Amino acid sequence: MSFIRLLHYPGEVAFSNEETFGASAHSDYGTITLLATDGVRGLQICREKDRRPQVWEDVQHVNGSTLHRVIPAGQERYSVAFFLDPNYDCMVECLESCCSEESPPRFPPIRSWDYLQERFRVTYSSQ
Ligand SMILES: O=C(O)CCC(=O)C(=O)O
Ligand SMILES: [Fe+2]
Repeated sequence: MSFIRLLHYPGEVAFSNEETFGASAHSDYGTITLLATDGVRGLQICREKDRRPQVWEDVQHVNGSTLHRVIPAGQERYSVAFFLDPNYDCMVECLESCCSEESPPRFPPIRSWDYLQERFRVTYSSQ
């Protein structure tokens, strides 16, 4: 399953508090993400997600699936994100050969679409 998200972040944002984001902190959910932007700043990454306080850096480009967010840049911003994910009805679960009684799976099996819906809810609900 793949999809493209066309994103537009308005330039004028009413800052009610520091928790105002274009997209709140998340790491992408699928296998590959390709992102094209218009060059306007806003995308930030956090290299050490468990560190407190979290340190956020503006980025040009980083490999891998990294915790990131989009902050209001004070100007309009557009981006296009391509996501490649497992098919919606695919059960995503730990391979038998990768777990045992001593080393059980870290996460229970989940249908790909259920996982995506939950991640969308968390990422886009706190704007
Ligand atoms: O707009 C961006 O630069 C990033 C968007 C993003 O992180 C996402 O859609 O998952
Ligand atoms: Fe993302």
